[in-house]
Amino acid sequence: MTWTDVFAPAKINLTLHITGQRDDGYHLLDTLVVFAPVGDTLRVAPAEEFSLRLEGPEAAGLPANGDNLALRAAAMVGEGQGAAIVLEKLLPVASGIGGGSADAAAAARAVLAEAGALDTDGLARAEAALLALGADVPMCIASRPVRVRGIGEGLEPVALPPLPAVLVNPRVPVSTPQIFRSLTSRVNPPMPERLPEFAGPESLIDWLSGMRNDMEPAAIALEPVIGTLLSELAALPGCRLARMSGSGATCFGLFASMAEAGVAAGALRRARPDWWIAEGLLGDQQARAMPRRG
Ligand SMILES: C[C@@](CO)(OP(=O)(O)O)[C@H](O)COP(=O)(O)OP(=O)(O)OC[C@H]1O[C@@H](n2ccc(N)nc2=O)[C@H](O)[C@@H]1O
Ligand SMILES: Nc1ncnc2c1ncn2[C@@H]1O[C@H](COP(=O)(O)OP(=O)(O)O)[C@@H](O)[C@H]1O
Repeated sequence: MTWTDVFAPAKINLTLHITGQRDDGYHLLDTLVVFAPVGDTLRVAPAEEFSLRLEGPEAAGLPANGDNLALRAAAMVGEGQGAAIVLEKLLPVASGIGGGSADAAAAARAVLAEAGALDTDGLARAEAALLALGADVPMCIASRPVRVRGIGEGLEPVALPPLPAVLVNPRVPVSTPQIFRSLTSRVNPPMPERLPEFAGPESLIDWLSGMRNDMEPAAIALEPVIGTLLSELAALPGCRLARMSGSGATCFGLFASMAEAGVAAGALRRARPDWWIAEGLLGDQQARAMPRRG
């Protein structure tokens, strides 16, 4: 059997402005999204039917059947095909970094590759079809920096300098619908229409400091540990900005260099051995995310 390896990188919302609400209840977003060098990995091989095996430290409690987003995406994109999928789950579940959406997008890329349809057209069709699986799935398909508007379908690729970062999850799952429901303000200003050009990470971080994650207050009210985590991240030497990703609870700290991020991650690991902590450059993961023959 020939296996294909696919990387499903974590999605990070550098900003998340909630700008309105549609009549069907879905919220309108204006969000700047990048991808992390940490993620889940999938191995996919052609088979008579679709099947899924779960592995890895974060797999407990995830559906291994047709409710799993990886399996659902593969079946939606691969009509008439079958695939055996092995998902190694390394990202915390329900944590604001889109693990399920990243797995769905990765499974779709693998199935498209198997059908010889991993081209601009195939990817665009998958983006449109898989919005129904989750508002985060289209942005995860290309896994490169993007500004996203609408409920998740309005994608506009952007060029950003890679950002040295520490990602931290305090090991509390957060339900995305619950945070959307408990928002106190649903109409907030978008980001500026035109994004500036950024010479390097420091100018990007300065600009990000004037932007927001509008889900942060509701998430902190529901899970106060997120507020504690943001204060601890912000207090780490060299941390220029601490913010929550998505609906939480994962937060990120941004630094001017990977050397500073590495030292900060080490210090936080010693202080908080039970938290999930990862460091790396946030930005474009497209090259790593595309399927490779194993
Ligand atoms: C908040 C964000 C920001 O990137 O990320 P996460 O916290 O999930 O990582 C996303 O918009 C989440 O997208 P995703 O997790 O795919 O959400 P979905 O499964 O489509 O929706 C779950 C539920 O959240 C609400 N929802 C979702 C997206 C949106 N634009 N407006 C909403 O109101 C709806 O109640 C929906 O039923
Ligand atoms: N492959 C998958 N990985 C993670 N979650 C999944 C997957 N398939 C289905 N789910 C379900 O999707 C929900 C959201 O999970 P996730 O994508 O990790 O959230 P978030 O976008 O907040 O990081 C969870 O309740 C989980 O049970």
